[in-house]
Amino acid sequence: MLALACDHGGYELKQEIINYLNSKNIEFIDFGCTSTDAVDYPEYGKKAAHAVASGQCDKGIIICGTGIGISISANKVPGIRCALCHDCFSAAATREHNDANMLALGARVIGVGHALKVVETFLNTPFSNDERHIRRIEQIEKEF
Ligand SMILES: O=C(CO)[C@H](O)[C@H](O)[C@H](O)COP(=O)(O)O
Repeated sequence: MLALACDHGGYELKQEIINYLNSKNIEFIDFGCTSTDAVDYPEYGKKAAHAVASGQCDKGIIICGTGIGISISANKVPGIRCALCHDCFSAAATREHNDANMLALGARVIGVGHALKVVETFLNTPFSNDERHIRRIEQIEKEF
């Protein structure tokens, strides 16, 4: 189960992602927002992040204008590793190396066709399970 969320800047791209997910029979929960009316991205990013952190959803995709504000918000939730990616190389690397559990996109930065390729790459790339990556992910959660 996938968690989706956006602010007003990401609403239209989220609808395109919903069409893509439906075409692939991928289940999702949409945590809003529900229109292009202005809202505040932290509420929506954190709602999706809590759904992932609690185990209600396996992964999340969140969208704002740049992807920056909503990813910063999601990464405040313990257990979340949200990666802002606007290319397929980064989307694959963050799954393989960081086991990222959320993807952030900036709808004002990237076109729809490219964004859907990034989504596809993120969803279809497994974590490497490599020892060095596991060690580093454990260090992300630790206080130094
Ligand atoms: O958080 C952001 C900037 O990093 C997002 O792009 C927001 O969508 C943006 O700030 C919203 O801006 P607006 O002027 O209120 O539409």
